[in-house]
Amino acid sequence: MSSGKLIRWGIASAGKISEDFVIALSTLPASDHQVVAVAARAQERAAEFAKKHGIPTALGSYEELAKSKDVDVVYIGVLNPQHYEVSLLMLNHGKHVLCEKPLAMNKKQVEGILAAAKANKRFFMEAVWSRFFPSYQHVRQLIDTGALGEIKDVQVNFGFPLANVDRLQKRELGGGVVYDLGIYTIQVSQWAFQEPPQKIESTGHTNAEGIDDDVSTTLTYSGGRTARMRISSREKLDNKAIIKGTKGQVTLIDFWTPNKLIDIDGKEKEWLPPKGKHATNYANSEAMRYEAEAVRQSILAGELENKTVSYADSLLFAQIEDTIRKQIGVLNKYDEQ
Ligand SMILES: NC(=O)C1=CN([C@@H]2O[C@H](COP(=O)(O)OP(=O)(O)OC[C@H]3O[C@@H](n4cnc5c(N)ncnc54)[C@H](OP(=O)(O)O)[C@@H]3O)[C@@H](O)[C@H]2O)C=CC1
Ligand SMILES: O=C1OC[C@@H](O)[C@@H](O)[C@@H]1O
Repeated sequence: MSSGKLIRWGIASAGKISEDFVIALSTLPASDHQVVAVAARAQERAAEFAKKHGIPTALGSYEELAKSKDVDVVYIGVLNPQHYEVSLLMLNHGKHVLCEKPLAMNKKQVEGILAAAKANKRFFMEAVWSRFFPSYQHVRQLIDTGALGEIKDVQVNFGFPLANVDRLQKRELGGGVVYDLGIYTIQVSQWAFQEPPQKIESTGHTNAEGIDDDVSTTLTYSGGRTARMRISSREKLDNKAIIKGTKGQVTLIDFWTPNKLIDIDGKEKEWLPPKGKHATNYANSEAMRYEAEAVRQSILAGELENKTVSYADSLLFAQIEDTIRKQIGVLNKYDEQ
């Protein structure tokens, strides 16, 4: 660590979400967060990215980033099938890690990553950024104080027309709507119920390559309480999460990136993150600043995990994803290893 409160980020991959994460960091105090290096599979791509964002070091491999003495924590924005190996690479070189969702291709890989984090005594978190929004913290409070009563039902839909996005549609790129969007609907249900589901029932459709592109799932919790979710890369859905309790309900608008909610009193409540210097590739990515700051706080406190997205959370997300994929018949080579 270079100073009392500064954390120095390294960025693994020069892709879209990596760029958005750097833009989000630029909205935080430079005395707290600095991006010191970016690495890509090709040096030129890293150099171009570094030039645009004023990053001092551009590296032509993730290995060089892992070995860098200047980096405290690595943000991993590679494609899904590479999350496992790049996480291990960084942890085994003593780096703290924030890795994009979905954490890995199955629960077994998640277990391997978390074992490496523990063995190396390094902070590790799956980048489930939604949970760090002020709106999610507000919902947490409504649930924990009993203001919503007993949570009975979650209804959540998440869909966009993403048929042309290769990383969602192609098996070798880790495609599948369960991996890409399902993680969000699962995590919001778990945010509400705070216990593992007792039953999981899914039906789904696949693309021509046999990759899931439209899936409906019901998670049943104790006492017959349910979360009903639909995810789709075929069409736009309402993208809301409605959490209903015995005393009231709350609706997260654009629930994966919710600046806004409809509160228990029926009124809208809004929190807006500041804009960065550049436009982002994905909607509202500046709000990744909330998770970035949470990572800093955890690292400064010497924590290996953050309670908002804990190791146990990531294991359960992966287990639910695995079950849904199995139920709709979308398994892959990682499931056989
Ligand atoms: N939190 C959020 O809101 C979002 C999260 N994501 C997650 O981020 C990750 C990356 O998504 P996104 O940035 O959109 O992806 P990109 O298509 O921008 O690719 C990201 C990086 O992956 C590497 N890559 C690209 N193609 C290949 C390939 N064929 N084989 C191996 N590596 C390849 C490249 O790394 P290099 O630069 O080193 O060449 C590329 O820059 C995914 O896991 C996704 O789930 C994505 C969007 C939003
Ligand atoms: O995490 C994500 O957020 C919303 C969608 O754009 C999706 O494809 C992406 O991976």
